[in-house]
This record gives sequence, structure tokens and C-alpha cells, in this order.
Amino acid sequence: MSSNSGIQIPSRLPLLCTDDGVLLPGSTMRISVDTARNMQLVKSRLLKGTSLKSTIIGVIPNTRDPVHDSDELPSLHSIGTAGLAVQVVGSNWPKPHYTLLITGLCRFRVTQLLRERPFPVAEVEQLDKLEQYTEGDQADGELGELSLRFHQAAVQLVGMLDMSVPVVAKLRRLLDSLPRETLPDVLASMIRTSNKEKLQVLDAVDLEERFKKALPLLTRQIEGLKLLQKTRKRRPDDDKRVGQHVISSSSTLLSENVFFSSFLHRLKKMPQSMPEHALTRNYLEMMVELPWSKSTTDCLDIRAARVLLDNDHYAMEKLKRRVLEYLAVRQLKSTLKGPILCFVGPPGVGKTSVGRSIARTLGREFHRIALGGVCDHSDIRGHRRTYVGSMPGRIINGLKTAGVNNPIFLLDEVDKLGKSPDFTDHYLNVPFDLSQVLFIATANTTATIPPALLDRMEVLQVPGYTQEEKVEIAHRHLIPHQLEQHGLTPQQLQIPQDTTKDIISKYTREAGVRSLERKIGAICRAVAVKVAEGHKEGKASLYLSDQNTENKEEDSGIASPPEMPIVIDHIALKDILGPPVFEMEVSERLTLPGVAIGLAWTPMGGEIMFVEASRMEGEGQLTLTGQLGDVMKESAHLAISWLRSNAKTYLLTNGSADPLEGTDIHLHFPAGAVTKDGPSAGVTIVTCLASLLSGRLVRSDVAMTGEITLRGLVLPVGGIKDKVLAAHRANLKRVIVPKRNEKDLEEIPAHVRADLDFVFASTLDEVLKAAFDGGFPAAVSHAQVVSKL
Ligand SMILES: Nc1ncnc2c1ncn2[C@@H]1O[C@H](COP(=O)(O)OP(=O)(O)OP(=O)(O)O)[C@@H](O)[C@H]1O
Repeated sequence: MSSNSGIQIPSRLPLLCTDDGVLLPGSTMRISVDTARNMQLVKSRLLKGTSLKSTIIGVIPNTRDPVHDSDELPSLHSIGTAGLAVQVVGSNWPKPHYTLLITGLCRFRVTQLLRERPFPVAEVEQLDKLEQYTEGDQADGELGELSLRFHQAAVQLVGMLDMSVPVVAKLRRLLDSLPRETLPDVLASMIRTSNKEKLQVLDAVDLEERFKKALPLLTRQIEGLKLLQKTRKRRPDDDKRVGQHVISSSSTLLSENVFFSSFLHRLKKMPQSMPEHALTRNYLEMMVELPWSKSTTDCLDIRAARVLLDNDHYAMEKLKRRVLEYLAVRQLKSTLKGPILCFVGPPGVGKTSVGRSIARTLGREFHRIALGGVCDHSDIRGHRRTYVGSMPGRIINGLKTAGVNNPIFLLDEVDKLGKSPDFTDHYLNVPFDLSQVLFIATANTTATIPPALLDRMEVLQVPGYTQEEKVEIAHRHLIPHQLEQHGLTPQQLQIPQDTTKDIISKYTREAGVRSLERKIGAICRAVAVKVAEGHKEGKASLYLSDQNTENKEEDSGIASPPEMPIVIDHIALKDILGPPVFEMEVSERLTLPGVAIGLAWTPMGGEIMFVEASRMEGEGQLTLTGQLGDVMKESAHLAISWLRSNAKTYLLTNGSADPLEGTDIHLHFPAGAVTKDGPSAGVTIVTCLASLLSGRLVRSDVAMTGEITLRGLVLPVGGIKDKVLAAHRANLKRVIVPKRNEKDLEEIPAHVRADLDFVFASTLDEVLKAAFDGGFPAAVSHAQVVSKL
């Protein structure tokens, strides 16, 4: 029965012979292609063709044993399914082949084989009317009764599955929306059936016969399920597993079918180009899989939340307090649209893990969206659907992964975004209600967050940790966590606090605790090996005298258990982690005039920064190296100008009116790979140059920060807490900070403050006095001044 109206498939179709499955109309199947004929078909029809027609091919099941190497065309089955190739993926591994994603459209019969090479092409007769799927009118008589019974059985089957599995719920909705005559094909390809049984359904050209062939398959599945449910002990997850078992590979197929009718409808009207079809198909699939109305229920108990946050995180009091306030407000007024919280701080200080805890306290799904490296809006908002290879954006993909419409999204590294994102998805092109989603953002710095986005967020600073805080975090969280990860117990491995301090100061240099956690992991691995090997000796010797212990074991023939607990002392630490990576280098570098230590703030936390200067004969030129930004270069020029104009006061003239006369100065900021900018190095540059010009050494235990003016004033700068912590980490004793930053010291833990001698400077004169032993200028014997003025 050839169709007179609606969509007609071409009367000549290239034939793809499949060995591994039967494609039925209304289902989607992946077909692997590697025989010469099929490969040829893909190459010359699917990859070269541009019209819609060229993407429709005939898929014929191979009913005989495949004879791959033979040049003979296998005997072809006379009935096949016309399919639309929606995706072609090629690969050369393990051998050249293509994988096709094909959606079945309708049955056809081969009336005449026109040619066999390079791939078979046949004259075909279309058997199913395509538009019958869209009409959906109910049949009467035996057919009507059969279709009713079939529908009831299908409903019964779905009723036995767990409705909370999204794919099952989808299937349930489908059963009512799909025309009944499509059900035999759709269900036969979803439930467990052999290829032979599918073939019988395919061969049932007559609709009534098709219902008759497919109904027993459905009934068998129902009986099988009943048996399975009876014999299994009823555990809570059972139904779910059964559900997944039955419809395991059918999710693509389901979504395919929901919109199958409208899909075909659009197919009729669409420009005849293959990419458009593939795109529409992917789009529909995405639309169906999105959690439009599925959500979790918030279960917020502020007291429990506080306990959980405290249990998960040491210190970070300010942040935890703000998070609790935020949650409390949400609890009181759930409709309130709070700000987007943005945690800003160096890597490894627990920003992500606080986000995770918030999700746990609320009982929400958590999904992290990495924005680092996103340079294009389309990454977040998706591509317009009309582009070939277009994809939905990360937000929409995240929703699909989370499976609910109210997850917590952690927008990681919003500072690495080029521009301000807008969250309407281009690909979806219909608004998805994101009002239920709770967004939390993280960033290393606010400086590069797009202003429009920063405006909508409440920034919460998460500063780096002091050495003491790190020791606590290590002993309360990181060590127990790593022990558990490596299957060890505190009775097997102990890391004393002194060892932890050594790890922190000699093997890591970071504001957070990420490397620290990694080093602890390395220790656990080393110990786990020893425990598993069943060594006899514990402590340091465990790592040093492997050969002896092995010999002893060989002698006795039995591996004896290690002496517990294995305690990691300094020697064992060195054995496992190697020689210390960071030795204190500060004093060594300050043995010549023209070196001073500044304090820099970077997105990674605070750092000490050396500034070096040297002079040579020349014409008063200033050379700057070390990847400096414009602001930093300006600071250098300001510093030179101020020193020139105050040379007399500080006895720097060295015999001429201008200390730079006949002299070139080279100012270098080591660690050239890192771009440095900002005004806060001003005081350090002045000190470094004053040292160079005076020939006096800067105190080796002093670090400083502050912006300067031409008139020698010291202006306040940012990042004081991180900078002071860096100075403390480097074991420096005196820190010179701008007077107007004095208030910022409140944030610094008392024990750190107690270790340091702070000098609050409002003029450069005060800076220089504090930076040099005995003040500046002091009676310097070699700086005999002969003023020409
Ligand atoms: N205050 C803390 N208490 C307990 N554990 C912490 C604390 N801070 C960090 N950690 C632990 O340190 C590890 C790194 O933290 P996390 O990944 O959350 O850092 P992050 O700030 O998000 O880093 P990034 O910005 O690089 O993603 C985690 O295992 C986390 O649990």
C-alpha cells in the first residue's frame, strides 16, 4: 500500500545491511558499519550528500550468517525500515569504521535490486503511511480491541516500574500521547526481545498482525517482571533496578517518540538539508530530557546546618556566619530572591566544599559548572540551534545532569569568564525557569569578574590560612579523610603535628591546603604499601631499611605485620616526599645592596616578592624587567623621581647633583613568568633603589607594601591579610604597611600579629627608617658627600 499523501520516502533507496539488530519504525538505533559495501554507502551518500533525501537510507536486516570477507551480497531480507541518518561518527580504531545513529521512519519492501556495487540500491515500495502517526484516530473492530489491549498491557508494564525514574515517567506520558498504532513497533524495540522476534514484528506489514505479534512479547515481559519481583527480596531499590533493566537503553528512543509525530510534521516543511534534521532531532531530545517540573524539597534546619558546616570546615567563621544568615532568610521567606553568593579567595581554601555543604544542608542536588576557559557566550548559553554541531549551554546541560529544576549550581571561576553571561539559552530558545536554581559562584579575584555579574553578587572573601590553621585543618579533616581514602586507620598511621608543620613549610607554598592534602595523600600511599606488604618495622626505619626487612622476612618465610602505628617523623617524611622543596632563601638573597622584599597579592594568595636593582655606566636610563604592568612601571618612575629630588636629604648624590648622572639603572622583579601590576610595590622599589644608591643593605627580615606619591606619601593598598600571612609564612619579622591600613590588621589572627613587628608608615621617610638597620640616612662612612650645589 503505497502512500498517496504525506511524506513519501524516495522510490530508490541505498541499502545498509545490518548484522546486529533490527531497526523498527519509531525507534532509534546505533549501527556500527565496517563492511566494504556499507562503508562505501556512508562515504558516498551520507557524507557527501547534502539533501534530506540523501540522508534517508534503507536498513535491511541480514538474515543469514554474515560472511564478511565474501564479495557476495548476502541474501537480503525483503522488508526493511527506511531510516533517517541523524549522526555519523567515524573512527580508525581498532579498524576503520563508522557508527551511525538512525531513526526508523517506515517499512518498505524491496521490489527490485537495481545494483549491487559499490553498495546495493533497490527500487522500493513504501509500506507504512507516515502521516498515520499524526492522525491518531481510534480504529474499530478487532483492530480497535487489539490496540486497546495492547495499550492496557503497556500501561500495566509501566505501572510495575518505579515512576521516580525519569525515563519511566516519560514512558508513562508517552503511552497516552502516542498514536496507538505506533505502540507495537515502539515497545517491541524497547522491551527485551530477540532479533528474531523483532524481525517478526518488522515483517508484520498488516497492523492487526503486528499487534498480534507484539502483544505476547509484552505479556511475557510483564510475567517476567512479576516473577522477578516475587523472587527477589524486596529491597527499596529493587523496583528501580528492574525499571532500569527493562528500559535500559531506551532513553534516546523514548524522547524520540514523544515528539515523533511533530518531528515528522516538521520534517515535511523543513528545507531539505540534512544538518537541519539532525539538529531538530537533538533539540527535541534535549527538550524532553530537561527536568521542567521535577524538583527536590528543601529540608532546612538551621541548627543542623550550623553543625554540618562546623563539622565540615575548620575556621572560616565569617563565611560560615554569612552562609547561615543566608540560609535562615531563605527558610523564613522561601520566595525571597537572595543575592548570588560569590566566594572569592585563593585556590584550595574550601570554596567549592562550602558550596557542597550548603547543598547537603538543603538536601539539594549539587552541580559544579566550570567556567574557566569559557571565552565564548555560546559555551554557557548554547549555540543557536541552526549551527551545525550546535549544543545547548552548560547551564542547560547541568540541569539535564542534575535531573531536577532546583539544584545548587556552583559557577566555578567566574573571574575567568571573558564577558558577562546571560542565562537565556540560545539553543533552547524557550525560557527555562531558573528561579528555583540556587547559584553560588567562586572566583580567585573580583578584579576580572564581569562588572554586570559582580553587580548581582554578594562577595564573600575567603582568605588564605595561617600555618596554625592549616595544621588544624590537616588534623581535623585532611588526614582523617586521606586515611579513609587509602583504607588506613589512625591505629596504623600517625602524623605528629611537628611533621605536619614541616610539610606545610618545607613542601608547600600556598594560601590554601590543596598541596598539603596531596602530600598527606602521598604519605598514606607509601604507608598503605608497607601495611599491605606486612612489614615488621615501623617508624623511620620502615622506609630506610627495606632490604634488611625483606631479607628477614625471607628467612622466616612469613610476612609479619608492621609495628603499629607507623609514625611519620622527619626522617620518614624526607624518605617519602624527598628533600624539602622550599628552604628559606630570604636572608641569602639580601646579601647585596639593591634588594628589598615586597608583598604582593595574587589570586593564589599573598606572596613575598623580591625587587632587585643594579646600576651601570650610562645616561640615566631606567630599564624595567619581569613582566610588569603599566601601573607598576609608573610606580618605578615615581620612585626614581622621588629619590632624585630627595637625593640630598638622604645623602645619595654620590658626588653629583643627580644620583643617576652617568648611571643606568636596571630594576628587576624576579619570577618573570608571572605578570605583576598594581601600585603597591611603590615603597619596595624606593627602598630597593635607596639601598642601591646608598650601598647599604636592607634588613633581611623586613617586608613591605604601599603605594607612593611623588611627594613621598604612603597610600593604603589592598590584600593586607593575605600579604601579612605570606610574610609570616616566610618567617619575616617586620612588616611595613601604610598607616591607613592599620585597621585591616584586625582580620589577622592574634598569634600571627604577635609574631610580627608592624610599622605603620604614612611617609617614605618612615619606610626607609624602618627598612634599614639604624635608620636612613645614618652616618655612612663611605658615602662622603661632595655637593656641587
Ligand atoms: N576550612 C577547611 N576545613 C576543612 N577542610 C577544608 C577547609 N578548607 C579547605 N578544605 C579542604 O581542602 C580541599 C580543597 O578545597 P576546595 O576544593 O573546596 O577548594 P577551592 O577553594 O574550591 O579551590 P578551587 O578554587 O581551586 O576550586 C578540600 O578537600 C576541602 O575539603
